[in-house]
Amino acid sequence: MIYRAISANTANVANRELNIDGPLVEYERRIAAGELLDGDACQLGTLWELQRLYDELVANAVACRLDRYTTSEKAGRSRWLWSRFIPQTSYAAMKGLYLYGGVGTGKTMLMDLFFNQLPSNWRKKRIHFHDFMLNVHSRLQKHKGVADPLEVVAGEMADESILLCLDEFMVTDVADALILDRLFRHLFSNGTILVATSNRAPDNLYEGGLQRDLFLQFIATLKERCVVHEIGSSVDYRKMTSTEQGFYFVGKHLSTLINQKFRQLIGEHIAVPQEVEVLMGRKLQVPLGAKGCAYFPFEELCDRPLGAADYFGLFKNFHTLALEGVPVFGLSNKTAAYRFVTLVDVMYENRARLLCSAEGTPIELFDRIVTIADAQKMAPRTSSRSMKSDLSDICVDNELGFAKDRTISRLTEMNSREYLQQHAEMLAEKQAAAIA
Ligand SMILES: Nc1ncnc2c1ncn2[C@@H]1O[C@H](COP(=O)(O)OP(=O)(O)OP(=O)(O)O)[C@@H](O)[C@H]1O
Repeated sequence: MIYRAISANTANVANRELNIDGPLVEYERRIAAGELLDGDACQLGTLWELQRLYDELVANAVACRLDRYTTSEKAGRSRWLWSRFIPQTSYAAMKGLYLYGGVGTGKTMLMDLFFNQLPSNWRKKRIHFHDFMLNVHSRLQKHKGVADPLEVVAGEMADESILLCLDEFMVTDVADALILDRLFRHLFSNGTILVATSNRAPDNLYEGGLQRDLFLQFIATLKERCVVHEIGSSVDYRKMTSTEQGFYFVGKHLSTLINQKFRQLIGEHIAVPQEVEVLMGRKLQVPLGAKGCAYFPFEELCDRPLGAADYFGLFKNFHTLALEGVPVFGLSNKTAAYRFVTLVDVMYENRARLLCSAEGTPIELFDRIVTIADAQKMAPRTSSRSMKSDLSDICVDNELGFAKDRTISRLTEMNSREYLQQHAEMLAEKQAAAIA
């Protein structure tokens, strides 16, 4: 495999010696061990970008302060203050990597493989984008009243990690859109090296969003500070690895069935209403919970003003969600669709288990959510009277229209034997850590 990769990248090889460590070799090892399928050429092309960055980071670890803390940081002095006395010119040289492309093509898997190959004692962090933004807002709250809180927040974050790996970069919120440019300018000037995965090319981020003109500077900054690489594959590895397991039930009025399945999961335990703490002291009411399993009717979790913070809080306390009555989405319940997409992202990130009843298969749930381009293709058909009634609830929304592919792909994987095995392993690891 590596030889295949080498021949496809002879120019790279001619320019540098092949590092025997790093993501390429680990990828090869996992294929040989049967842990991964022999990936397509697009995965290899992406691996080469990650290997290039890996080599560069290893060679420049000291200059970038990746492998150690400065004396000021060890002593707990403010890096913001200290940075005024340390020349920072070397930081600007190293570019990060922005990987984008279709769902299930392996972006997260490859980024994680890269991240895990770097020494564990380095100043590195891997975090989901939702979690990252929640963290930023929570820190901003803490520094309210300071002249430039974003500068302080960026300084704190850069103290903790120089290499920042962000999974699922997406911007749907105007509040996030308006602070990203200043936040990342401060982070980059503090030496942060960004690696990100996304379904969207930089130029398509926050497309159609409110006050998007103010966001354009961030896109320029991102392109300046990251090599932008499209994975370019159309292989959805989730479809290749999934064997269905029976945690997703299609139909209306399935509350008795979901209730029964929930009771089976909690065994002899008694489910009672619970309250969990989420970010910034907020509380979330769980209608029924026991043995790490929570039970929610869809409306109570996705048709109320809840968001990523509440969902992260929920899955800190519960590993399984029984969700009853996921509807087909359209214009009339577009906000609930956005929340459901976020819920699935947070669950997937936490390897949580989903038992649910829904009005349709994952694809059917999102049939009426379309991008502007999809809508234009459909337009001529709407002249037919019979089609008009079918399309009355069509929701044209670019952000949701792209995000739905990820959600469909993830819902399918979350009902697979492989995913449920990972869920069980995650639980076993947590239990072992709690005992130790
Ligand atoms: N070469 C491979 N062999 C086996 N499984 C793979 C391979 N590449 C990816 N996968 C698996 O396919 C699933 C999807 O991969 P991953 O989450 O990395 O895709 P993604 O591009 O980040 O998707 P999304 O855009 O939806 O977040 C994961 O379970 C991953 O482990």
